[in-house]
This record gives sequence, structure tokens and C-alpha cells, in this order.
Amino acid sequence: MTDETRTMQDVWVQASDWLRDRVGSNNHTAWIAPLDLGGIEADEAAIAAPTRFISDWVQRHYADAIRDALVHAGAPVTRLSFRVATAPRATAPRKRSDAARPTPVEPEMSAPLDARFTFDNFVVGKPNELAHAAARRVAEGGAVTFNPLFLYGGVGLGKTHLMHAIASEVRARRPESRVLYLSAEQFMYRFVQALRERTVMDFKEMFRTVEVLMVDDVQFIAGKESTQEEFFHTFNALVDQGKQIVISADRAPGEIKDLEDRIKSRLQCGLVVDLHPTDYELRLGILQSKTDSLRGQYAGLCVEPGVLEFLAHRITSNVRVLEGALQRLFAFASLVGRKIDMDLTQDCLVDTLRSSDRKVSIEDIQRRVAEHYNIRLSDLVGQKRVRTIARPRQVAMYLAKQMTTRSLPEIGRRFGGRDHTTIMHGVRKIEELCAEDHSLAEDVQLLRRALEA
Ligand SMILES: Nc1ncnc2c1ncn2[C@@H]1O[C@H](COP(=O)(O)OP(=O)(O)OP(=O)(O)O)[C@@H](O)[C@H]1O
Repeated sequence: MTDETRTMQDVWVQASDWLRDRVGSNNHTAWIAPLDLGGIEADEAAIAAPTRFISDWVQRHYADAIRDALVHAGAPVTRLSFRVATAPRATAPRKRSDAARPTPVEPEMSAPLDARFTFDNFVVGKPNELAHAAARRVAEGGAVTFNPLFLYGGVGLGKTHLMHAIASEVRARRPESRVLYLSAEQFMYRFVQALRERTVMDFKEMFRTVEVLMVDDVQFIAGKESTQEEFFHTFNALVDQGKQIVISADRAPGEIKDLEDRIKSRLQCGLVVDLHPTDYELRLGILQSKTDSLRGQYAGLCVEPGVLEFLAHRITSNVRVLEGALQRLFAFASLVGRKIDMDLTQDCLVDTLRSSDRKVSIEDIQRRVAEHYNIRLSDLVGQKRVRTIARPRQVAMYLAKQMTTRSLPEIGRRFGGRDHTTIMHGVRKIEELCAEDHSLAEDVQLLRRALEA
């Protein structure tokens, strides 16, 4: 071994240790440990990864961290190049070439977990309490009581947060059990790669030997036939073995278009839980919790009374937007040296507040439609079937579907606990009628404009 390679290894060992703190030890094992530092030329470091998948993932998620780590270890690099190494690595912590066959589940199969997405950091309120309880139940382990756990809900309501929390908790409680967490997109990507490289048997074997399989955003496989087929078999094999499966999606299984019926019905076999849109109390709770952690980052900054209540009241779209607004307030206040009060909030969040203003709620729609047709709101959401009430009700259902991001089951709930198929029927009916009935089409346009105003 030459001096030069020894030095290179020293640099890499030091950088790799530093990265462990930065990315967390699970991510380190999965993504950093398999890498090698091939060499440094001028200001460019050559990083060797054992597979294309790892190489792509690391480039997308850890390039900046690796650059920082190398600088920290005394190598002033500004650029990285990646290559897939075929030769056995000299200092590999996990040498693939040493293994007689691949370990049943390679750590790199699992996507990295965000260390902030834990149960401790998840604020529980009425809209998410069932999803939270079910997620906790799965994370605790023991006999599998529902399989799969299917979590669904609109954008930014905490699905991924709960998925990561389950995976982290299982790994912490039972480090020996293999938890595989990945998005449906990664599942497809790996499957296609296995087809290309003729390693489908390894692929099957790897998936079928996990204890807990977690697939995020499963709606992604809709319309992708071979991936669906493979997913179906993987799913069945794991359920047969009594292994836990957790799935998330942006809508209920029955509502995912272009998903095979047999998969839909499989997904509905376990516990299907909806993360409801947040209510005021939950938003306020989340803001308070995030404020506590931001105070740690921005020492000396505090939030004046009334600001969090104002935000919880005005930003109702989703938690991601709420979080982003609060972060922006802290960053802005620290930059301009002002306190976080109502004035600063109005100055800093003009755009966010304006776009929230444009949001229409199902309640607004119902109220407006009831007024327009001169019927009582209670009748609009009630059970009467006379045409003079049933038709306006369908108009309101149609507008709710068109003008809000709420799912059909969610709309059904707001219309006196109706089934999502009833809502779908109502929406279609109005679509059809509008094509032939001008006065109804005009009514709908009028209502829409009034609601948007
Ligand atoms: N109840 C909650 N408590 C604390 N943070 C939350 C809660 N719900 C959501 N968040 C935060 O909101 C952000 C968005 O959540 P997450 O990424 O889990 O959404 P999602 O439902 O997976 O949405 P998408 O479908 O867009 O990926 C995250 O930063 C998450 O930590």
C-alpha cells in the first residue's frame, strides 16, 4: 500500500466519521459506508459506489454533505465525480465481493429516513389521532393485527412523517428485524433495474425476506402493469408469512385510478386510515411545537402573542406550508433584526397569506349553494331526496370536488356521512347535466365565480 493510498484512506475515514454525525447512523450504514474515495485530483474527488443505484441516490442526496466532510477532513475539494466500482474495495466496511451471496436485504434497498420525522415530533390532534395510534401499534410490533396498514391523505398532512417514524421506531426497538422503507417509485426503479440486469430472482428474494415492508406513495404504480404485478406477488408473499406491510397513498385504495382491482382489494384488507385535513387546534399545536425547535436554532428570537394563532387561522392548506411560513418568519426576523410580531408576519408572508385567502372550503360552498337555491343548509347536507334539494346538493358536491383538494370520502363525510360513491355519482350527474342544461351550467358558473371572488 502506497503512502498516497494510505493518506486517501485516512481522509476518507475521517470524512466518513464526520458524515455519520451529519446524516445519522442508519443513513450512514446504508449510503456512506458502501462508498470509497477513489482519489483526489486538483479540486475534484472521485467517489466509488458499488452499484448505480447507490451512486445515483448519493449524488442526489448526499453530494453536499460529502463535499463538506472532505473539506472538514482537510481535502479542499469543490467537485465530486461518481463511478460504479467493480473491483473489490480495499477498506470496504461491507465488502460485497466477500459475501458468498448477497445478504437477504441490502441496506441500500431502504431509502434514508429523516431523523426529524419521529413519533416524538408528531403532534397529535383529532384529524390524525387514528392514523397516529395505528402507526404506533405497528411500530410496537407483536402479532400482526391488521395487514396492511394503509395510510392516506392529502398533500403535506404527515403520511411520510408517520412512515419514517414507524421505520425508525421498529429499527430502534428491534435492530435485528429488517425494515425496508421505500417509495413506490424506488420499488419500480429497482424492479426495472433487476429486469435489465437479469437479477429478478435476487430482487424477489430480497423483498421477500423483510420483516416490515413500507411503501410510500403507492399511487405511483397505477398504470404500470409489470410493476403492479410484481408488487402484488411481493405483497401476497409477505402477508402469507405474517410480515407487516405499511402503505401510504394520496387517496383511498378504491380511488386510485388504473390500479388493478385485485390490488385494490388487497390493499383494503387491513386497516385503511385517513389523515384528515388539519383543524385549528392541531395547526396551533404544530406551530407551537415547531416554534420550540426553531428557538433552539435562532437564539434570542421569540414570537409575540397572537402570531401563531393568526397563522393557524389563516394558513389552512397543509402542514408543509404552515411549517415553511414559520421558518420564513424566523429567518427573516433574524436577518433584519426585528421581532416576530404581526407587522413582520404581514410583511414577510404576503404571498402565502394571499394564496391561502383564495382557498375555498366545503362549508363555504355548501353555504353559498344553499343561499343560491334558497334551501336550508341542514337540508342540503341532510337525507331528503326531493329533486329541489337533491339537485342543489349534487351541485355542491360537484363544486366541492372541483374547487377543493378534498378526497371523495372526505367530501362524503362533510355531506352528512355519505359514501364516496354517492359523491362520485353526484359529480358525474352534474357534469352530464351541464352539457345539456344551459341554465344549470350557468348556475354552476355563477356559483363558481362567486366563490372565487
Ligand atoms: N402532526 C404533525 N406534527 C408535526 N409535524 C407534522 C405533522 N403533520 C405533518 N407534519 C410536517 O409537515 C411536513 C409535511 O409532512 P409529510 O411530508 O409527512 O407529508 P405527506 O403527507 O407525506 O405529503 P406528500 O404527499 O406531499 O408527501 C413534514 O415536515 C412533517 O414533519
